[in-house]
Amino acid sequence: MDEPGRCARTPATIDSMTTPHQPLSASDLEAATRIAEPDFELLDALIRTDDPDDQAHTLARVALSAFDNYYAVSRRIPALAKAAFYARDWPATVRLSKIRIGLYTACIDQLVPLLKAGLPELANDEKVWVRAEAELLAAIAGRYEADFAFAFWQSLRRKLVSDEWRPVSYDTGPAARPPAAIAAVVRTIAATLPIQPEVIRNVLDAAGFTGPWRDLDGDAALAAAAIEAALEPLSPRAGETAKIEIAESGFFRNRGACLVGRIRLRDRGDMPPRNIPLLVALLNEDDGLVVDAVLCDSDELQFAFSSTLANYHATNPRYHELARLLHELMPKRPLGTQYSCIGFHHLGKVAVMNEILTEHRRSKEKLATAPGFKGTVAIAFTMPCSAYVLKIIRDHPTDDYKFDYFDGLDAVLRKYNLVHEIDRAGSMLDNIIYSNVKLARTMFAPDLLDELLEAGIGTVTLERDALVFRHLIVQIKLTPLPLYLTTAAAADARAAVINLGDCIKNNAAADIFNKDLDGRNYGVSRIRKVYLFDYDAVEQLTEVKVRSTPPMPRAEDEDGVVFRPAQMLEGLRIDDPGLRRAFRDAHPELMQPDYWEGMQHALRAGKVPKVMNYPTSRRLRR
Ligand SMILES: Nc1ncnc2c1ncn2[C@@H]1O[C@H](COP(=O)(O)OP(=O)(O)OP(=O)(O)O)[C@@H](O)[C@H]1O
Repeated sequence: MDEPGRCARTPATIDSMTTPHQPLSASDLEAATRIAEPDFELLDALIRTDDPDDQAHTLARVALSAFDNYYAVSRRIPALAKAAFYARDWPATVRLSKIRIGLYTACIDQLVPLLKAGLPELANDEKVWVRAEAELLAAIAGRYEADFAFAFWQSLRRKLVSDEWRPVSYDTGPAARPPAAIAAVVRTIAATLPIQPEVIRNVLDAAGFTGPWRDLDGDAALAAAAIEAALEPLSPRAGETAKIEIAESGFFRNRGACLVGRIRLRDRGDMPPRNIPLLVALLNEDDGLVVDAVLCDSDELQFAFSSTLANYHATNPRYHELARLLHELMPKRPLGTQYSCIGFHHLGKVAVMNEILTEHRRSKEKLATAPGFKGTVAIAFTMPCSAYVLKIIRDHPTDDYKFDYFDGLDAVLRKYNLVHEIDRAGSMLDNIIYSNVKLARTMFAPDLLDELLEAGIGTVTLERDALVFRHLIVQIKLTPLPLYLTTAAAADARAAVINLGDCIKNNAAADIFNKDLDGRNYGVSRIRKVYLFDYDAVEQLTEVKVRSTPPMPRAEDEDGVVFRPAQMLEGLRIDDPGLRRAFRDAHPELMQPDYWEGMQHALRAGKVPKVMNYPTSRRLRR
């Protein structure tokens, strides 16, 4: 049996990376994350050969070599994020998140123009692609990241035919992997209840967090006490054995790092097996590492791991097992989005599409217009069982559109994309944007099918027995705020309205201002948090003209976006006077120009207000 507090597996740190404590210069960072150039010799050979077999073989090699270049850099980033955490190099951590998110597309964009220029006929040469795909599959067979390489291959092909109505599937196809076994990424540490500070020190040590610490003994004692309190509802008994399962991965983001796992208590005769999730949040302050918080509640973990924040960089490369573990710890959030929150956005995209197709196959439900107000710019649809909402942007808004001028479909898509690429400050839903997606016609309810085909939408066409969408946005499904307010208990409705103000403030901190103040652009999640989900009216806050009311000129006489904070409450269109009052009492500053101008000054000065990603009450020292 394992000795209490000792690792049950061969002791080893999370990864063997050394941790330089010096900040990286911007040029070193760029150099470390630069993708190698495509293999020009191979490209040349591909362009010159006339032999179909040779062409297929070389095409597969060209694509795989580009994927390898991408993958090498993407794997380097978590190690760099870890180094930046130790060096307290916060600009580098923010920069790394941005680099990571653009890397996949950048790598594909490097290759596509070269293929288009050198072999313009390639995109339409079905036979070569079929043969090359077989070559590629043979070359990647047995590799852990085979599904990722295959997804890259499909993205490359999708980009090559992007000017045509030619869908390329978003699935892992023949490179699909067997279900992930979580045990492969988990370290088990045996303990006896109550969990002692020594065990916490072993957990941190085994994870490779070796200090220097500000007060390791103090932190370990406080963390052990927090865990003891969290275990209380499970009726623990002194002397009872427990297992701490910790992912063998550091998770790094912005100024923080964390360890994630769970504590298991065995069947005790009078009690069934029990477990609680565990997240140990660390900061690196100027006087050393600190355990800042311990979270033991699934909803709180979900809040900390929100896909509305920049993603974590996980040092363990086994993304399937990590995503599965996170899903077990946070089951209210669908599996697909767990990939995105550890930086595997494209795989997340593939997983989400698979989930939607599976939901449909299992439930036999049809996609129908999403509950709530009908959009004037978007058409949103979902299945009752689905965790997701699908949206397309109309070519032209409906007659009810609120603004005088519509920037056009491309401008709206750019806004959805912008929100996908920024740190969404914990309060904006992420957007997964697909292109040229084909969905079986039978998936759609007749009314929706008619609307999609008859509303003069140029980006949807019927191709035999399927609809092809030029673009398709997928978001997590929320309860639209107006619906929530009509059905929620009074206390929940009040909490949602107060949370709406927090959401508006977080968005402002991310330089995002939704000029359509209407509360119907927001939704409430399963963990009762409010998020913005409609982005056609978002502007950069720093570009907005904040005015008091009066004086003149009138808003309509000024160019650009003019915002009068005094009109905020009216703009939200919350009917219930009690809820309006709750909003005003909780957030009086939102109705004041000073608040907005102050935020604009801070943003222009490059100061980014801190976003809290766990409740203050979970901090070990408040
Ligand atoms: N993520 C989501 N979760 C739940 N429902 C959603 C989601 N996104 C959209 N909806 C539903 O679809 C409707 C239309 O979506 P959306 O607000 O994006 O469209 P829009 O045309 O941009 O709206 P508007 O006319 O306010 O500009 C919403 O009112 C809401 O009822």
